[in-house]
Amino acid sequence: MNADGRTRLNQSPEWTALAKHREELAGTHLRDLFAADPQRGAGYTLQVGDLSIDYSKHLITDETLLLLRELAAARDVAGLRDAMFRGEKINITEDRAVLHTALRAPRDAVIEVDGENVVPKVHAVLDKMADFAERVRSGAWTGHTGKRIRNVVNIGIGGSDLGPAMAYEALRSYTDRELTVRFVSNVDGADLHEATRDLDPAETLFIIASKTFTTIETITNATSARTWLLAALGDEAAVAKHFVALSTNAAKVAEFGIDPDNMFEFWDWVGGRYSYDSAIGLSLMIAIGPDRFREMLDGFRQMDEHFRTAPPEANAPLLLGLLGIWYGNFHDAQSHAVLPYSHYLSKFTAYLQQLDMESNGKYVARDGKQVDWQTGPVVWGTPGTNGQHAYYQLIHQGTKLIPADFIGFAEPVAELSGELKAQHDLLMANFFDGQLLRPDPGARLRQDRRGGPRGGRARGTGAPQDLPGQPAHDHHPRQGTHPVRARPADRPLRAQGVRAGRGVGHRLLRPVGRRAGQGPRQARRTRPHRGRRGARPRCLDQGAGRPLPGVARPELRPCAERPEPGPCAEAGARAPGGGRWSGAGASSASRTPGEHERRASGECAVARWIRRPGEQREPNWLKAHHAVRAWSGATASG
Ligand SMILES: O=P(O)(O)OC[C@H]1O[C@H](O)[C@H](O)[C@@H](O)[C@@H]1O
Repeated sequence: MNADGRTRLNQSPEWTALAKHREELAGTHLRDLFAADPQRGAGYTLQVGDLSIDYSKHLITDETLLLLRELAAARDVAGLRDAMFRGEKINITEDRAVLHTALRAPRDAVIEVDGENVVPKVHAVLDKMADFAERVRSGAWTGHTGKRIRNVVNIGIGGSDLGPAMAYEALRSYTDRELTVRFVSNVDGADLHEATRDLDPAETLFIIASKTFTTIETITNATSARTWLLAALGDEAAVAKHFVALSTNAAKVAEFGIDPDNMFEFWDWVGGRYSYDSAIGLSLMIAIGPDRFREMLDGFRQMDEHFRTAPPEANAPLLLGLLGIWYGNFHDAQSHAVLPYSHYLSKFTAYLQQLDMESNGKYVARDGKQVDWQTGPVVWGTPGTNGQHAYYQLIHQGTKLIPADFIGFAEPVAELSGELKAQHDLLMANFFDGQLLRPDPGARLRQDRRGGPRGGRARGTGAPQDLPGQPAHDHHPRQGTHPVRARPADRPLRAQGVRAGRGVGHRLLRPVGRRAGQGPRQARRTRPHRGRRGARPRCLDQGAGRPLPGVARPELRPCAERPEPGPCAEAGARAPGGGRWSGAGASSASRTPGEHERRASGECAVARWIRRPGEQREPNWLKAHHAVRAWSGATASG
């Protein structure tokens, strides 16, 4: 019991009910959940703006969700959320408001901190940023020698680096390609060296980003940058044209030698990790232009409004945060994989690491007492499909339960054309496939033991066996988030969704998503093809769920359209992830003849995509078949 008379979180009746429910669910398989609820795929999907969030492949039932919402209600999460939006000082340790949401409030909004409406200040800084960004982009702002600025180097660390660096990368196709924009964070001099070695100091603008302006790495790099500049330009006055600061600390900025007129302000109620839509985003604004930046803020605002107003059962940040509690505390999940299927999101997971782990990395609760529950996971991951060739084996076949977010885009960026654009289908085939539930692995292994594929007539009868090395744990939760159009607001919207989720207590956000290809039909689809004589093999596109608007589906022709019967020619093709019909990405040793039959039956979107006409290759599945047989006790040659 707390001093205020409230029961501690993990002694509350709601927590106890969740623990009991978890015990009751033990042994329930995801496949069972799909089989039991024909509407699961459609029902466990949320649409927020352009985001489609599919959470159907979580280890949850309606009751789980109800109990989690009851926990949130009992702890007054909605009350805290509302207090946050109102500008109350919910950061009790620093006695501060937590008001990053004010950074994207409309001009006419009123949000007060200590009796002062902060919205006019926010827009004054945004306007000042826009004016400066336009002058740099147009060439009106020149360097000390009169040369146009062509290079922008942001020096900052933590929230003063990860956010703008991530967003710059995410929105690269919207940037002014004439500008070189770089981010320096590491106090290792190599970072600054590599960022500046090919730049002309007379054309280079340094943006020193630091909320406190006391961070040792940033101030050290900024000092070295000034030395580099002055060594070339030889005049102290050059600093005014080549250095600007983003900070809350005007005194320290002046002490460093930057003209206070060249400082873009933000406030102590903006947490560093939430700051890239404040002045900290200046490098991004210069890169993409003020209009795009404001469009990005619209995306943030849309998610803010959703979080503030959506009912609990349809509130994505709340839901996903609660799922984090579910896995961390009732499934003992230690980590959480964030797997963007977008090269442009290559820095997204690193950004989320700070957002989530710095937010939830606390061992003392609001009551001042040490917690004896889990507050947050280790967040990790890299973009697909790279991760498939590295660590998906552990996710899909290892012993650890790792909730995973799959993030994908319906369309490639407009800049891509020809073959590069077409590669998006392959990318998305991996994205979708990585989330699939697998057929009964026991059946596949039984098939294998009985001699492998027989022209599509697999024999997987008898009682399921839990054999070691089974291809995938279908009970490992996977989740997909899928913006249906790629435009600047999309990525920040997603980012904001994560932020909001991260804000729900010790709470996570687990998005995943795409409606198409999920639900009961998918559950049926993913069962192994039994090969009844004359039965048409199933294809991924048979009975797929509702397509999302604008989603270009990977090439998935109905089997009837397949010209060639029997084992598929693409079985030995260069499928990423060692084949493994894509997303699961495990090594070829785990690919069984049963899987090959899935390929043969037209379910292998990835292998299909990469097949070249007339290509004859040694079927990798055969090697896999031998490997699996060897592993399962049979002779490799048998
Ligand atoms: O922006 P600065 O004041 O330089 O701080 C940079 C970083 O410093 C610390 O690591 C804080 O924990 C981070 O939240 C912050 O983003």
